[in-house]
Amino acid sequence: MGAEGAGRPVVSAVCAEGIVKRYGATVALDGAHLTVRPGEAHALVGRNGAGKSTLVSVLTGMTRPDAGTVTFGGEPAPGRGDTAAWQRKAACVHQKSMTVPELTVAENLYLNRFQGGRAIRWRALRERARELLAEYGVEADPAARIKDLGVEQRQFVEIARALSFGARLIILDEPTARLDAAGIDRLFGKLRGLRAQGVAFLFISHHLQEVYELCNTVTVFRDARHVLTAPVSGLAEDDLVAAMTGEEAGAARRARTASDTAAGRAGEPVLRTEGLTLAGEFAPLDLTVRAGEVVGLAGATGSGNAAIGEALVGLRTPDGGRIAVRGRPVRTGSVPHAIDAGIGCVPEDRHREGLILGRSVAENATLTVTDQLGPLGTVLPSRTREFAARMIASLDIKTTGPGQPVSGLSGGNQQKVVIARALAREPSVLVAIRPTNGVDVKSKDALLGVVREVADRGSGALIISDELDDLRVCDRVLAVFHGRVTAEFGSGWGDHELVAAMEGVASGGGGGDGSAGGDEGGAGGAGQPEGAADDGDAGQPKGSGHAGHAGDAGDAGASRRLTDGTEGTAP
Ligand SMILES: Nc1ncnc2c1ncn2[C@@H]1O[C@H](COP(=O)(O)OP(=O)(O)OP(=O)(O)O)[C@@H](O)[C@H]1O
Repeated sequence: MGAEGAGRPVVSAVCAEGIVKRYGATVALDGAHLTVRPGEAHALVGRNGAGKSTLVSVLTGMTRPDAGTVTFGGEPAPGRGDTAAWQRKAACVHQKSMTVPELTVAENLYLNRFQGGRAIRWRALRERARELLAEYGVEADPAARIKDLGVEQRQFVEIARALSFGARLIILDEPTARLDAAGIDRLFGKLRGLRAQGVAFLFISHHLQEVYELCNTVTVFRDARHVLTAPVSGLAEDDLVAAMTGEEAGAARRARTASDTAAGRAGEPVLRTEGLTLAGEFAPLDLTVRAGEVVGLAGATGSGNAAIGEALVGLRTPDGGRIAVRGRPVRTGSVPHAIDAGIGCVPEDRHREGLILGRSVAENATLTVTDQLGPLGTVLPSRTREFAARMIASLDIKTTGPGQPVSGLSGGNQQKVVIARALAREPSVLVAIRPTNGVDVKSKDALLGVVREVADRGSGALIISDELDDLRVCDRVLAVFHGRVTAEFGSGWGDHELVAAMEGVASGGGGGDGSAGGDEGGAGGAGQPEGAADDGDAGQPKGSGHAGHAGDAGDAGASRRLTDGTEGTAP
């Protein structure tokens, strides 16, 4: 269907109108509409559960709407189940790879395109793959296995694959979540180049700063409905957030900072590590988190901060050192022991380590406290529901109720269930690895507020993240670079100095008095851990994030420049 341009109809890359989709009692899309024009970078934003992913699955032919129409370039969408035809129209690059990790780049590019009955000529296939990658300016070895590629290259391969089918609409679902600042720059650069060739992008992100950086148009969905489409330039961020939340501009976000809190009233140590180390990931670490304190471990991809968190919660087994909670030693390398010792665990990968998708919200939220839900090892459903209802309210989880299977929740709401579960046991210390990943702007504040409350009630919290907004809630932030704590900041740090420390270009310490914990450090100059290469590849923990997000655009821009100019410069 054509959208009206100046005097003559402009054919859209995609036009969805009157889309309705129900899941039982849940209305995921309620008459929603969206038009993306050729060459446009169009952002789709909205709170968790607003209907964004549902629209994506409608636009890619994965879900059939109950009502409404979709057209591509004015032509009706392909029929149900005609996968090949849908592939020629639109493709979605998800956070989770849709490629086959064990196969090579060339095999993935030509997956499902082999002619039946004919032997595959591998050399010719690799050659065709090489040409295809070159056509789209993607630098990847056709013979490399996908599992050996970084996130960035893998995304480029997926984009090249989609374009080679003929698709001229690429949907990117949180594409920057696992990229560092330099990777984001390269991705955005590539997208700009493709836009100039008429490729349209639909960009889904909870990072509004990226929307401003990359997109020219933004559409907001709220509660399954379209509420706004506007040019990005000239739309104030407050107004954009107001459209997402339905609240007045300026009312929706109240940035939480450590100064709101009981900073400076830190009490006894609740978590202590001595010489904790994992070869190739992080050097021996002495860390103290005290009661009432929220400590941040800031670091970019491959810095080792996520690996430290995973060692603390038992997901990885350190090579040496000790962990103690409230003075009592914790057996390392075991999640159950960590939980029993009082460590609340919010892992990074909620699907692999967090949730049982087929079980209800209530069951998932109470997995760690079943012993408290009834007498003599029994679990009283009423108590489980009651507990879950409290969590649903305090974390603002959008669900039909405690009995809803977690598989039916949107991504951001699933993340909140993981956090609910970690809090259920009232841990002595909460260790949260990138806790706001995929969570919308308003829920982020609520969620970080809950973390703050945990500390204010006398526990401790460790937030492991590269998101500046996550770190603002901390009383102290330790910057991790190449597996070592290289700088410490008290509350009141500037975005630029923290980003610089995460990027390894400043020894930092600005604003940090070091008094609250006092004894952190990279083990007296233990140096770079074995295997931590300068290019950050070796020993890189599986997916961490990107430095420099969520600050103001100026600072984030600064972080990118720093990345470009200072590769591997250890302080
Ligand atoms: N398979 C399903 N079964 C039941 N309900 C579903 C299903 N898929 C989505 N929903 C519901 O539809 C609504 C919209 O979900 P959707 O995943 O589209 O939201 P979203 O905007 O992508 O959220 P997020 O930002 O958290 O990813 C939510 O209330 C969700 O619980």
